[in-house]
Amino acid sequence: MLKTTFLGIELENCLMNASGVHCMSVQELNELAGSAAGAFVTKTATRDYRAGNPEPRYYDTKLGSINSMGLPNNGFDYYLDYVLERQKQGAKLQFLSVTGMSYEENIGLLKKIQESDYEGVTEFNLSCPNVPGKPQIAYDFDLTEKLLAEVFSFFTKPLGVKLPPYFDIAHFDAMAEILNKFPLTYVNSVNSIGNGLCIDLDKEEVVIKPKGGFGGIGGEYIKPTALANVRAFRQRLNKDIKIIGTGGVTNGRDVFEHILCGADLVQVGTILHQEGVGVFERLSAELEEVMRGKGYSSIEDFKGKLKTLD
Ligand SMILES: O=C(O)c1[nH]c(=O)[nH]c(=O)c1I
Repeated sequence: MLKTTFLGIELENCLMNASGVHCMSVQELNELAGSAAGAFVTKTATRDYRAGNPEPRYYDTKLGSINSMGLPNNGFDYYLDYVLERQKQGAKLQFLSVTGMSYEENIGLLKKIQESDYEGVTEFNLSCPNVPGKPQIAYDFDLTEKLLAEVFSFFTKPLGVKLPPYFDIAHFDAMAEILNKFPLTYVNSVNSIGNGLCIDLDKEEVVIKPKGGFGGIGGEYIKPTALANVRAFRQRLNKDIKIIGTGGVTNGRDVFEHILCGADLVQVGTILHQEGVGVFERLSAELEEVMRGKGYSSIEDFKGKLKTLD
């Protein structure tokens, strides 16, 4: 009932982790690969190993989470080796997330992927909010267009972009106009809502150390924003650009809502961090229950069919 296809590859379901959650190490990645998740994506990799920001840098709250990890990762080669090894063992669909610490590093990383034997999907993260001094690429429209134009002058493998949330219709319009110029496989909306602030009232202090306590917000807080971004891009993007919906999912009904807005796949971050990989069984069962209650037998029956009050 939940079976779906992505790039012509059949998946058990449309669920997967959000990059950054439960995907830093080979062990975590193997746990994802062995879970009920339909697919998985690796932690965003930079060229070199990064320790990331000082701890505490992640904190769970009643309605979600705040993080300022600072792009900690084992370096690009660690993740490329992992997906190449699994590809040799027959893995059909894999997502490798990357971002560079500079324009040149971005180009260099994608050139390495293009020249490698990797046949899977690349998720180009344009929206990390937590590297001090590094503004999010996808909030700079000209830079985004320049970068994608150069990337697609040589990159011929499947590529998706991970976007930050936008909050203005004019920004949806401007970003969609840029994205529609390129042969993207998908757009993943949204990354955490950047630079929020959570407070421990008893101590009268912030809850994470980096950036004076400022960090990306995830969880229930961001579902309305995530749904709006999925819907806005689905309405604006060429139909051959798929949409991955990320943000605010805690149960099967939330997954249903993302699909109703047009998501082809749905990623979970905060709830996966809080519940572990068993969350994929729970979300699958809950999504099936919602679908059965509505008489749907496939996600294609309702994907993108959110009605307006006309
Ligand atoms: O701080 C991080 O590592 C991080 N944290 C996020 O919330 N989103 C991102 O894309 C990244 I690269």
